[in-house]
Amino acid sequence: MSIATRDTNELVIRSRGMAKNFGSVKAVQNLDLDIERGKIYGFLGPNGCGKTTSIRMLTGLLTPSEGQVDVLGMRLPEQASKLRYHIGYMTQVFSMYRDLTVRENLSFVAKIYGIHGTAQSTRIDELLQLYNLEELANHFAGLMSGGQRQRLALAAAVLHKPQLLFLDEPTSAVDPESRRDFWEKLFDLSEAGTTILVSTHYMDEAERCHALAILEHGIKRADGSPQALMEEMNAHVVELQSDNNRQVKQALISHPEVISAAQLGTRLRVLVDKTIEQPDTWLQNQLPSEDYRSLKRVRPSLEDVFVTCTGKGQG
Ligand SMILES: Nc1ncnc2c1ncn2[C@@H]1O[C@H](COP(=O)(O)OP(=O)(O)OP(=O)(O)O)[C@@H](O)[C@H]1O
Repeated sequence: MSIATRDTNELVIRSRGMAKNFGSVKAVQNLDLDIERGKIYGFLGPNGCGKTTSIRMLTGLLTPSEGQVDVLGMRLPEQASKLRYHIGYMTQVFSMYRDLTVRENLSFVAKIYGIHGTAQSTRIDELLQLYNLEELANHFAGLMSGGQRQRLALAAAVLHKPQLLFLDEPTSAVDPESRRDFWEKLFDLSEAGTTILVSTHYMDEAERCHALAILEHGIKRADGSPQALMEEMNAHVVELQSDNNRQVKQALISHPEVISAAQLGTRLRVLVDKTIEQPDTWLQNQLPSEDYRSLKRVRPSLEDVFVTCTGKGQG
C-alpha cells in the first residue's frame, strides 16, 4: 500500500532502519521515522550527529547504506528523481548565486521547475511581498544580510509550492528577531498543509516543533512532542540556590544518581535519576544544610530532556 493514500494522520515520511556509513564512520544508524502531514518535525542535536546526512537521504540526494525509506509515498532511492519536484530543500550553506539579484535568483529557480512567463512573474511578485523582499528585488544576493539571505533562500525553496520542505539549520546565521519572524513563516506554511522537517541545535527552536527526534552520534535517542518528551523524561529536576555553587556541584556529581548539575547564574539545576522517589528530600540528605539557601523541584525543559537522553551530564 502506498503510505501517501492514508487520509488520517497520513505519513509523509516513513523510514525503517535508515543508515549511512562513510567508510568506518557510522553517520546515521538504524533511524526509524514517522512524520505526519502538515507537521513541523525537528532534528535536534549537536554538530556531527547526523542531521544533514539524514536530510540528504530523505531528499533522495544520498543513497542510504541500509533501510527502507518512503517519502510522499515514493520509495527511495528508486524514485528520487520524481520526488525532487515535490520537495523544497534549504541547505545549511547559502546556495543562491551571490552575483545575481534577488529577482534573478528566483527567476533562475523558477525555470528549473518549468515555471515561465506570467506564471513566473506572478509567483515571484507574490514571494517578494510575502518574504518582505520587494525593496531588495534588484539587490545582489551576495551583498545582503544574514536575515535577508535566509528569507530569499526560503522563498526559493517554496517557489514551486512543495508539499514537503527540508530546512537544514536555517537560522544559525541570523539574529533573534529574524528567527522569530522566520518561525512565523514556517507556521503559516504548516497551517497551509506543508510538512516541514527542520534541523537545529537550538533548544528554543526545537521546542516550537510539533514533534522532534533527538540525535546523538547518528543514533535517535528519543522522539515525540516536546511536551511528551518532557513529561516522560527519565529524571527529576531540582533547583537549588547556594553561595558556593562550584563546590556543591562537584559534591553532587560524584553521586551516580545525579545525572547532571548545571550552573545557571546563582542557581544550580540538578537532574536526579527517576528511580529516586523524593529527589528534594534525597538531595537534602546528601548536602549539609549550610550548603544551600533554597531547594525546590521545578518543571523540566527540553534542554533537561536532551541532557538526560544524550548523557551530556556534566554541563
Ligand atoms: N561525505 C562525507 N564523507 C565522510 N564523512 C562524512 C560525510 N558527510 C558527513 N560525514 C560525517 O558523518 C557524521 C555526520 O555528519 P552530518 O553532517 O550529517 O552531521 P550534522 O548533524 O548535520 O552536523 P553539522 O551541523 O555540523 O552539519 C560526521 O561525523 C561527519 O564528519
